[in-house]
Amino acid sequence: MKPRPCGCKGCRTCLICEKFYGAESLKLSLKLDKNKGYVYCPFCNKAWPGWEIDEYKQHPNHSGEPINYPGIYIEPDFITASEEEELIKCIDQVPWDISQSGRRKQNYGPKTNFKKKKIVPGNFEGFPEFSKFLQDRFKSIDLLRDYQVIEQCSLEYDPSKGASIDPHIDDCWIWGERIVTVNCLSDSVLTMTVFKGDIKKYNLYCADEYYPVVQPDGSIDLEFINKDKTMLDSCKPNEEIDAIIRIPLIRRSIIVMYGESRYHWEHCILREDITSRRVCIAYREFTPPYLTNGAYHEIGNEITTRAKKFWDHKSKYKKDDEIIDT
Ligand SMILES: O=C(O)CCC(=O)C(=O)O
Ligand SMILES: [Fe+2]
Repeated sequence: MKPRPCGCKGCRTCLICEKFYGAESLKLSLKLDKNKGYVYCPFCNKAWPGWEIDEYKQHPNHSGEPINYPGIYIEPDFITASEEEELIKCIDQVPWDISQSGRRKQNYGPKTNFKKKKIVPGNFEGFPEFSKFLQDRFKSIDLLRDYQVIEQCSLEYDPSKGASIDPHIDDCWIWGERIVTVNCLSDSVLTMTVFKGDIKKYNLYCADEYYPVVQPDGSIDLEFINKDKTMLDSCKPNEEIDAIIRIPLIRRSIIVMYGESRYHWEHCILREDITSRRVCIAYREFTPPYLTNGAYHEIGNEITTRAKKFWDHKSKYKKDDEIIDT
């Protein structure tokens, strides 16, 4: 199916194109068995049987037999209500780009081609100043030691568009182990399903060519002293699991996905889990080959230098506003 004016391509759909183009039949309706559900509790870091996300609020009075689910870090009150309000005000002063599955986005980062594994700086000149406090605050989280943001992307999910994100793993050729997200405006759920597909998909095989950043004890090794097992191998699920893990994306919280959850599970956001407008800011770092001493450190360094810059969105988007206003 051709790209549609709503922004959807291929098998991706939103409420708009489903109504207008009758694309509903194309939608691989995500048939998930809710009986396989486990709700991740950010307070005890265990996943408890259930589907409804509010179940984590029962902590410490959970019921059933919990399972461990490695590779998730959640800090509930990462930003305050007033910081959130100011942040969203500024984000909405920047034009949104239409994206897929009913989402809109604002992307800051180098130009990447995951298929050809090509990266160029393009017009990337860093990030809006109003979002700098978030990156500065990463320094308060041990798991984010030496985290250099390379890509920052604001994503908007609007329930009236039936917004969602299909199951996927973030690219493993260019994006590093720690995927960071700051959640704003409403609570939602990240639904995790185990990935048993081809390692060519998502460039997962690349993660068999570098080493883990996050160590078993949670410490950070960016000198890659531990070459015991490759990234992909070091975090394989050890049992035959048949579970769907539901992770709370709490308003104003920060979540870090790494290790097993990052490399061996697909993540998605179901349409039914977007109940009011949600905006998140997603962050990505480079894979080891693009860091100091890596095989591609030259292009890596050039892009990293640009990623240390911040600019004023008001002067950058002034012209657009003036045109609209006159
Ligand atoms: O909205 C989210 O929290 C997830 C977004 C995501 O998975 C992505 O941008 O790759
Ligand atoms: Fe993702």
